[in-house]
Amino acid sequence: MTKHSAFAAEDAVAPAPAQAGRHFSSLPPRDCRKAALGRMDLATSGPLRAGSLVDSMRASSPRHAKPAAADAEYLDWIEKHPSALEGFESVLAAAQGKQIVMFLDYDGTLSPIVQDPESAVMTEDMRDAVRSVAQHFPTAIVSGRGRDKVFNFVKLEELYYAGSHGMDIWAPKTGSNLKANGDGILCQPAIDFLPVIEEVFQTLTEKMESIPGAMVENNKFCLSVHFRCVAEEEWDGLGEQVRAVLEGYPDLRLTKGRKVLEIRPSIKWDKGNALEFLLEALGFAGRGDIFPIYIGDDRTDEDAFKVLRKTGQGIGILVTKSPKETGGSYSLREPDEVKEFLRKLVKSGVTKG
Ligand SMILES: O=P(O)(O)OC[C@H]1O[C@H](O[C@H]2O[C@H](CO)[C@@H](O)[C@H](O)[C@H]2O)[C@H](O)[C@@H](O)[C@@H]1O
Repeated sequence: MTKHSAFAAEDAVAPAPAQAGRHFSSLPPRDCRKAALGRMDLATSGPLRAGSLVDSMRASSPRHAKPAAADAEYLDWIEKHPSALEGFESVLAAAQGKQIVMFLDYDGTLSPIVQDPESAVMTEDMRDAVRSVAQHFPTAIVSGRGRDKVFNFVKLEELYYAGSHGMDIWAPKTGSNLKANGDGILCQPAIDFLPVIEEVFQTLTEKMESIPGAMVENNKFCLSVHFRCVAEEEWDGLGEQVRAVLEGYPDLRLTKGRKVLEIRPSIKWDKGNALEFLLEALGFAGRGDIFPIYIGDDRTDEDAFKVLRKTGQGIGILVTKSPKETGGSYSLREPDEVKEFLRKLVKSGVTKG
């Protein structure tokens, strides 16, 4: 087993160049809207409660490496969430004779975390690895980013894309026989929220101008308020401003990611629903010979891990350098390890027997 003498800072960033944009248009929503009206389950990416916002922002943003003494904690954790590379043979054994379906988060999974969200490009090597995986198994990108933006980073037409935390699902034009509309859209359960999201984007952008380093990202069906580049003494004020704006919008909820506050519609739809939706759309629902693999690094990916646990299908793999509470059953330390895992999977020749 690899020895990790100290936990690296989870939110250390790497520099990266910027990318240009590309756009898809949206059409009327489909059946997933009905499903999204169900009761919200707040266990994982649920809303932040009053008073807890700044604590929550700090907790999700550890800046310092833990001391070497924390190794015991790590060893205990890694025993429960083994490396998917070191435990590769067990993964293969579990997948044997089953149809693998691959789900990949983007930021922190396929690209390293960087200061500027616009610069979070993935390497050509990683693109090759994802391309190869998609030649063998149905593969979807599931991201908090707007779908057009994440597509523009990944640039692979043959994948399924679920942007806006799964609220915008798209099928490839070739290699898929799914019934999408003319633009490839399969599901947009939050389409009614578009005007309100746009309105809140404008308001928050204005408000955040007074906070150096703050940035609001429009992810179409949801928004991200980034505080990675904001001085910590300003976090309280930033959180309060965001909360004050949201008081006027009871149909929106606030969740958090890695140095980011996420604003999204209060509908029962998350990355877990997107995973279930795609499995069903692909005709895999209820089948015992399906092996979904979901790889992600963020709290929002826990919703997908939870679905896999609940259905007893496949595995969730958490990308992290430090122990975290997770529903994932395996772990990988960083995007480079994700790439290695994808390559190994392709090389292993595992296919449905
Ligand atoms: O679901 P994901 O694909 O993981 O997207 C989640 C959020 O990722 C991005 O923010 C994160 O990555 C940035 C670039 O490395 C980093 O600067 C930021 O601090 C992280 O939170 C993205 O910008 C957000 O819109 C996504 O919601």
